Amino acid sequence: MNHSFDALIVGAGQAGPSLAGRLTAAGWTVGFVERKNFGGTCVNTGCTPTKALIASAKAAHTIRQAAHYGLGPMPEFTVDLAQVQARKDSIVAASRGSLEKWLTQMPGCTIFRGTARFLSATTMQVGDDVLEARHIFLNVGGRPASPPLPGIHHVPYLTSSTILALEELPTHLVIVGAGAIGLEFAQLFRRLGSQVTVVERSPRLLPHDDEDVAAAVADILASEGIMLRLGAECISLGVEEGQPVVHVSCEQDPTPSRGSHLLLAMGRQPNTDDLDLKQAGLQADARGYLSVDEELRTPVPGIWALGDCNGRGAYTHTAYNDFEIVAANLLDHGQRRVSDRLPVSAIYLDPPVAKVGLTEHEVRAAGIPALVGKRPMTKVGRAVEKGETQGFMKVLVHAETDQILGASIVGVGGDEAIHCIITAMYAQQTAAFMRRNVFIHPTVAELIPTVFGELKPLTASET
Ligand SMILES: Cc1cc2nc3c(=O)[nH]c(=O)nc-3n(C[C@H](O)[C@H](O)[C@H](O)COP(=O)(O)OP(=O)(O)OC[C@H]3O[C@@H](n4cnc5c(N)ncnc54)[C@H](O)[C@@H]3O)c2cc1C
Ligand SMILES: NC(=O)c1ccc[n+]([C@@H]2O[C@H](COP(=O)([O-])OP(=O)(O)OC[C@H]3O[C@@H](n4cnc5c(N)ncnc54)[C@H](O)[C@@H]3O)[C@@H](O)[C@H]2O)c1
Repeated sequence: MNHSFDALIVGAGQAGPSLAGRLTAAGWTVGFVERKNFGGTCVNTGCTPTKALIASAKAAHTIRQAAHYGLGPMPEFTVDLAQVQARKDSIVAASRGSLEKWLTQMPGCTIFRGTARFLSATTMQVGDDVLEARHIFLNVGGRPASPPLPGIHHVPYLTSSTILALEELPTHLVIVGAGAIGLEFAQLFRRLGSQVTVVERSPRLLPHDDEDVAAAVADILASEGIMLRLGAECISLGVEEGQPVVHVSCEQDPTPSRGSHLLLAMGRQPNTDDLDLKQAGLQADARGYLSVDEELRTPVPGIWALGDCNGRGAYTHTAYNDFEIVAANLLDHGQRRVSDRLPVSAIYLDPPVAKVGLTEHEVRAAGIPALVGKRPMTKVGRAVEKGETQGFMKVLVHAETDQILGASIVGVGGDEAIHCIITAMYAQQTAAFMRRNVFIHPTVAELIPTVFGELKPLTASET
């Protein structure tokens, strides 16, 4: 059957649904295509389920710390992974359900369930339906990458999606990849009671963060008994006695890592390969991303790409901001651009790892004259009172203009506290401005003005 709309939106991830809301409110008719779960990755297999599991893991960890808080011997408790997963599933279902209800009841929006493929630059096929529109918005997201590791096709392995259905705790979880996904799962399964080994090709974990951040995180994870095998070259996979094995054959210590379960957490790939892009005159880059301009337009007029599939961000907040940019420019005569946004992120370890703007490594590489302020969490009163003193805060400031260049916080409450620096950076403020702020006592954030008062020139090597 043929249908015609003002706009087609493909993918109910973090940009598509809100865009449908704005377009229909402005009187546009919208055809909306989703092939799987409303809410996409973040709601179903990403942020929401992992942060729900991390909350259970934190509770288990806190119980084990009872004596540290003067609470006598550790209470007996067991971890029932099926119950932990059920709690997570109910949180996910509520979020997905309310989004689905909103979209399916949205006046002016017609839902199609299935995979959309281009027939031309203005038409897409979904099952037996042909949908036509002058505006097409792709919000197709991504999925776990399956890198061509030797042996991958002969070994049962988990991904960040399939691990969310485990009902029995792995006795020993081996994780390949020490990025955000690998490390969040490493700590949460360790805290739930699994042995955990992380195998990473790069000589350190979190390659996008500074050396001192990676070192602090390595210490935190090692202190909880997580085994880290860094600089692991020549990774290949196998099965011995029915259990997965990760071989690191070029290592000085080539002992394989054996476990009961294997999680591959080695990045994600965009869902652009089954869109029949060439029918629309589009082509993805070598890694599958759709190139876009500052307003998220692809090179083909009338087609936009939002969220993870454009390679301009890999977070929920970047996907949502893509929606805001497109909606503002189309409907509000806005002039918003992708490059207006600051790079911000948090990895939900405990303590979290939050960052904004440039890292120290990037400041040095760019040759920017800079000052650095750094304070260990052992000197942050709130952290001491909570008994959570791992990590540090670090800020970077332009030595000549006093403008804030960036900040990293590895520490309790860091994912929230960093927002005062994010806001100051959006306001293009200076270190002098930050020093005049009076924050609430006792908070982690209250020490941020102090750190901006302890600036020193960058020394020859990283702090
Ligand atoms: C384990 C994990 C934890 C994460 N934690 C965080 C976090 O804490 N904070 C954070 O900011 N980010 C986090 N992320 C990243 C975040 O989930 C993504 O950046 C975000 O979901 C991207 O949203 P999106 O809108 O681009 O696409 P998605 O949310 O991936 O949505 C794309 C949708 O398009 C649909 N689709 C694809 N192709 C087609 C087609 N041809 N036809 C019809 N439908 C199609 C898919 O079914 C999907 O529903 C995490 C990711 C993972 C995997
Ligand atoms: N808290 C958050 O915001 C959050 C949490 C989870 C995921 N995410 C998003 O999901 C995306 C994907 O996360 P990820 O952790 O899978 O990817 P990543 O790119 O962050 O990390 C992948 C890791 O795997 C390693 N690796 C890659 N190929 C390898 C190989 N062949 N052999 C050995 N090691 C290899 C890399 O060195 C890297 O350390 C991230 O970009 C992030 O944006 C965000």
